[in-house]
Amino acid sequence: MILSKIIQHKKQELKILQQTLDVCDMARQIKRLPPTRNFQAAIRLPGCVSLIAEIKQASPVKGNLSRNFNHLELAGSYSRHGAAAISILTETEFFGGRLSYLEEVRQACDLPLLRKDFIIDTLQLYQSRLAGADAVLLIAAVLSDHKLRQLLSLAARLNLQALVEVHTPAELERALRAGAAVIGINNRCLQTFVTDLNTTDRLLSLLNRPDITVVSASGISSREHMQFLRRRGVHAALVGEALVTAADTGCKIKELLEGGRRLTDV
Ligand SMILES: O=P(O)(O)OC[C@@H](O)[C@@H](O)c1c[nH]c2ccccc12
Repeated sequence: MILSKIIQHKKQELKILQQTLDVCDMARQIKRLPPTRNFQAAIRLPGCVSLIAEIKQASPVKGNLSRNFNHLELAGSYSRHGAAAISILTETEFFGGRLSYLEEVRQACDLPLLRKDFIIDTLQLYQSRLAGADAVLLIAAVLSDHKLRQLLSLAARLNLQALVEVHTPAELERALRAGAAVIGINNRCLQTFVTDLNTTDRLLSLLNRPDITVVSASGISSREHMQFLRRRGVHAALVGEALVTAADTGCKIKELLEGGRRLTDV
């Protein structure tokens, strides 16, 4: 199974990090950083589906997604064309990401940045904050209740917001119980990598909480998909592949944002 392979690899990486990083020193450095940007406020705008545009070089199933991938060019194009926030994959082995992509985009761009990785340890939260993240992804499927609560509470102390990703009703319930404020419904099953937009529909019908900010993620690639999400009241769409593989990124963003706006329904 891909997910368990990824987590196994992450645990190995983490062992090395634990030997090389000093949490006390990191905490001291974090105190001197400027405040983070408000990711949740940026993606929750009335009457439209916001776009969280992802910088993603590869996927475990499809391999490299783009031949002339350039994270800084993508970030520039995303912000020029109206993305509300940027998601940056930092996982290297399976997604071709790098932590340095996050650091470099932070220097070049003012939008809120989400670190997309497989976060399973508090050390990665310190690391995320230092690298310039405003928010981090926490995947309910790979975290125990205890771990999820622990990571949520440290994230809050570090002024990082958390996007808690769920794929099943049980994970949704766990995320809510742990106190998640921003829920990401992943349309892709991380065990099989099959994508189905109806996952968002199914889980939304169980989520009767106007206070929660809802993001739909994966497999979103067209105006029609965005219209579907808009009608269901989703706040934001997280899009990777459709943007990094588009012949013209700006055009694709325009199409998606138009679909997410109320006007296009008539
Ligand atoms: O490229 P897509 O189909 O637009 O999907 C983006 C994003 O949702 C996907 O990259 C993702 C969702 N959850 C994750 C967890 C880890 C790594 C990646 C992901």
